[in-house]
Amino acid sequence: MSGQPQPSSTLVLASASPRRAELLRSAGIAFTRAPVDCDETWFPDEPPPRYVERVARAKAELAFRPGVVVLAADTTVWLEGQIEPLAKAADRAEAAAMLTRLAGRSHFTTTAVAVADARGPEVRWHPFAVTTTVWFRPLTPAQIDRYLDTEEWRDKAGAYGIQGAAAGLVRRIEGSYTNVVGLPLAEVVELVETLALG
Ligand SMILES: Cc1cn([C@H]2C[C@H](O)[C@@H](COP(=O)(O)OP(=O)(O)OP(=O)(O)O)O2)c(=O)[nH]c1=O
Repeated sequence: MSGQPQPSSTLVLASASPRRAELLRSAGIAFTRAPVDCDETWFPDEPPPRYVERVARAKAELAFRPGVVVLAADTTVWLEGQIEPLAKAADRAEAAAMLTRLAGRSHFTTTAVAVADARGPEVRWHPFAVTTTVWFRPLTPAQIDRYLDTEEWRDKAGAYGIQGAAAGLVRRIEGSYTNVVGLPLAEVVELVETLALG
């Protein structure tokens, strides 16, 4: 790896998330990975869509270097009329509280994507965000406890992973499924095609 220049068309995924890498791979897109450690602190009064857009851009900036196209994303879960997003739960009690709030109603899952094209003399930014509406079925404390036992709530926005056991908690969704998992694939592939990347 070291000493070998990357081809100018290389897409760099600025993410440690195995889900995002898996989604990109499944679409047949060639990329290298540059995990970034980004401060994801939410600013009070910051609307969730603006919050994820800011964090996605900050992640892209951390992996940024001339000659490549960097892609970063940030996902959050939020409830209509409540400004504070449901980020990753710090512990099981917090995860239980989040799932209690999500049970029996709809919420939004927004992923912001920031793409920085640094192949030319000027950096071109291509930011966008996609929101999916997700409906959870009503859940008793015992059902929430059973889900928490799977440990799949860890490291995921809203304390659930729709791609795993939480599929059984979701009554329906409106919008992109891959967006909930962490990357709105159709929109990303579209942009990658526009930028003439692999
Ligand atoms: C709602 C939901 C979130 N998630 C995941 C997607 C994201 O990886 C994570 C939200 O945290 P993010 O901060 O968006 O991403 P990350 O920390 O996992 O990875 P990185 O910053 O390195 O790119 O939650 C699921 O996997 N399934 C779901 O159903």
